[in-house]
Amino acid sequence: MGKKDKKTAKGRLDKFYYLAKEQGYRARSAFKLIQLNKKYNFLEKSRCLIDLCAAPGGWLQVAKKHMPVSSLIIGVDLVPIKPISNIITFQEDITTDKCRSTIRNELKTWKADVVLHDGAPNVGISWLQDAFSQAELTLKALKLAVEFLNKGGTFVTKLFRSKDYNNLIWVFNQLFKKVEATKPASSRNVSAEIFVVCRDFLAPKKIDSKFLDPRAVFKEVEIGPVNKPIDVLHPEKRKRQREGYEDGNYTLYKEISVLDFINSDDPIQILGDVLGKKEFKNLLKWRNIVKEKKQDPSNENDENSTKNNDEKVDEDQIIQDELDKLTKEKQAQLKRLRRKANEKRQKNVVRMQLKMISPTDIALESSGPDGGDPLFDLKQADKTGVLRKIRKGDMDVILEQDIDDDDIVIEDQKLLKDKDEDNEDNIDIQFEDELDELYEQYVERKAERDVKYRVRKMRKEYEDWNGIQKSESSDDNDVKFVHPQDDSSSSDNDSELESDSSNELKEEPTKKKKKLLTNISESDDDSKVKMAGGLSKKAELFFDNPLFKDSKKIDVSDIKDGVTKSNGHSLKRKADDIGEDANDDIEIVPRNKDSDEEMWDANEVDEDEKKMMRAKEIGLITAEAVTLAQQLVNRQKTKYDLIDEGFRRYTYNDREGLPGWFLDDEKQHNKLNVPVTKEAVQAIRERMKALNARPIKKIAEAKARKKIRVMRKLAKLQKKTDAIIETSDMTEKEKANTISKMVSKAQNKVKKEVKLVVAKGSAKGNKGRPKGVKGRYKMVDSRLKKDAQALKRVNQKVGSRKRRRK
Ligand SMILES: C[S@@+](CC[C@H](N)C(=O)[O-])C[C@H]1O[C@@H](n2cnc3c(N)ncnc32)[C@H](O)[C@@H]1O
Repeated sequence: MGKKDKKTAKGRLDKFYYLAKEQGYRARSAFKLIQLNKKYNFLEKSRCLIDLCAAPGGWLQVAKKHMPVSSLIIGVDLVPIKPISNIITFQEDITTDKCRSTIRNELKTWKADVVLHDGAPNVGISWLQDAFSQAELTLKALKLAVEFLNKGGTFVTKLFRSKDYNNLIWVFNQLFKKVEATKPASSRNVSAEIFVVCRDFLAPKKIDSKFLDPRAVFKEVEIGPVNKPIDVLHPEKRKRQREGYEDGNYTLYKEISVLDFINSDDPIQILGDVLGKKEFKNLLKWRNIVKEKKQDPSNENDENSTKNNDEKVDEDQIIQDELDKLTKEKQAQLKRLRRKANEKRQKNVVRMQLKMISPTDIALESSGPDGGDPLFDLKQADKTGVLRKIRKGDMDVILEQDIDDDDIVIEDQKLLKDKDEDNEDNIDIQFEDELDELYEQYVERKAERDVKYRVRKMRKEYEDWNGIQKSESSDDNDVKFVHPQDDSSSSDNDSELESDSSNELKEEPTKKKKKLLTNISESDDDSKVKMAGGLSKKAELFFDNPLFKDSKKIDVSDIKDGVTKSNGHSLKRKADDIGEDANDDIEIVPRNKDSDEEMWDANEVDEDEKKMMRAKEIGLITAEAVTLAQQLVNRQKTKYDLIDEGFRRYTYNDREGLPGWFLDDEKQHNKLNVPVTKEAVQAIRERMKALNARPIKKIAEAKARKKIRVMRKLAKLQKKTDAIIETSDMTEKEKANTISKMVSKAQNKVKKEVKLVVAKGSAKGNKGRPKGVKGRYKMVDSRLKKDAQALKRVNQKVGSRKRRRK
């Protein structure tokens, strides 16, 4: 298997892989033991543990973490285990005597409280072979467990579901009081592994050697179920990859002669062996047809011949009755399961509404009692596309999913489904409705919390509204503005239009297409403007304003928009129609574009992103932010907690229309008190200190350096001047001149010399510092250097001539 394949196969890098990495476990399997221990609590009360097949050491790490300090933990594996402090590990095959004696030596007088076994033999030859080796290895582990366990001790082992499974469970039951098989959530669904936790070791004085002898234990498998009648309708269908084909039979096609069937003592067994689901159904259908024909009077003649077959029919009848009984039982069981699942879901919804749990908790918590898949996992369903299919009404996916996910579910569910489709449909529709309802509730709740979502929704509504306006304006015929005393034809048109519009509204209520026409005569009477097109109450209240009181018939869409120009046909035309009086009554308020934009500020949506970018650029700058970040990282809080906490009395502080002085006051005193931790404050302080200290330190250092330089210079000067003063060779005047010269020279800044470096050959294009050049330098070409030297020479000559003339 290529590297790439391996990574993606079985979704290897799942959440437990990353969790293991994050929490420092050597293997994701560590979570299996964590989950088993969470359920059965055996590690905390143990003082001595043996882990058989322990490499790379994930289970050992978990054991060390959960067992009391200074417990004795021993790990053994075929491959070396990287040392873990305070844990004894060694490399050995657990099936050997050497391993046994090594464990004995390590334990000395102790006995183990827990023996773990997560062994997986080198798999890959064939599934059946693998499963058998695994079962055999388990038996060997059990042998060691029996030898080293204390009375009342616990043995945890991994098993594959195979035909040997039941035999092993039987053996466990002989040696332990409680035996439970479970599949932790971290165990992949695609894996056939299952974990058996055997508690309360009975420690019998004498153990029948057959219990631990693979030949004796696994031999019984073949003898066991032979006499058990096969449930033909619900055959225990095995998944191909899990258990492989039956021994010696590698095809799906089976044939048996009618004679064999007739002569057989156990016809049901034969049917179960030979027939598949489809064939069995066909056979039953055929039987029904034959039966109907038999009841048909036209076939009375055949009665005699049928009588001869009475015996056979009786037998069929028995089978049919039995099948019906089984079907009913199964159906009832299925219903019970669904009811339970529904009840659980309802409970979760209530708990979620009470904020007792978050959706994540439900997803984690609703892992079945055996640690199986969550029963109601919208996220998962959404990811896999199942939810989409369910929404479309395809309930098959639920059953398919169940069958796929739950390894223990046998495929007869599908057969049941085929047979009782009508009953199933009812249940499915109910189930679908419930799912829809739950999902809507979920979306609704999510939407309520999500401010961004609301802003987007409102914006969309606003755009929809604008869209309608535009489409109406583009269609001149849609806009009518009519005087009450209009001629009959026009009023006819009106009524036609109104009825049209109402029809349209009835037909397309969701399109919100509004022919917002108002009968002014009505408004005259009632002093009210009535809106067609189902305006919201808010809008109705708005249009109840006396402003619209005396208007005759008003196109509300135009009023809302305040449009004078864009709907060229609208107000001017309406004014003409209504006449001067009506025109006077309408005050046209131009639309304030800015205010609209302010209301639906698109940037508002990106505000969070901006903050995120800022946080990324300069880090978290408030103690509150650092506290939250720490809590998130330490898992003291979840994302959902933060969202929940966002809903408080400060959430919807509407500032609109409040006086300025009040807002100022609020700004100063009405502040949300977000709790901060000491550590967060400390972290922020440290950062500020570091920020402050950086430039100051540099400057201080530079200043200090300068000061030292000056002091040195002064000290030198002092020495020189002292020497000059003490000399007797100079006059007082000469001494003073020399000292003042020295001081002025010391004060003059020393010009740093810039060295000219001639770029030659390969160095011409070289931009870096040339070799062997220290201090300031300037790259020049040879010409420039020669010119500079020539200039220097000329200056020197001129200078010397002048001096001579003087
Ligand atoms: C799934 S790993 C165990 C993982 C372990 N529980 C952990 O958490 O790190 C299975 C181990 O069984 C070991 N194994 C298989 N057959 C064995 C044998 N006969 N004796 C000892 N170890 C064996 C393999 O070497 C392998 O390391």
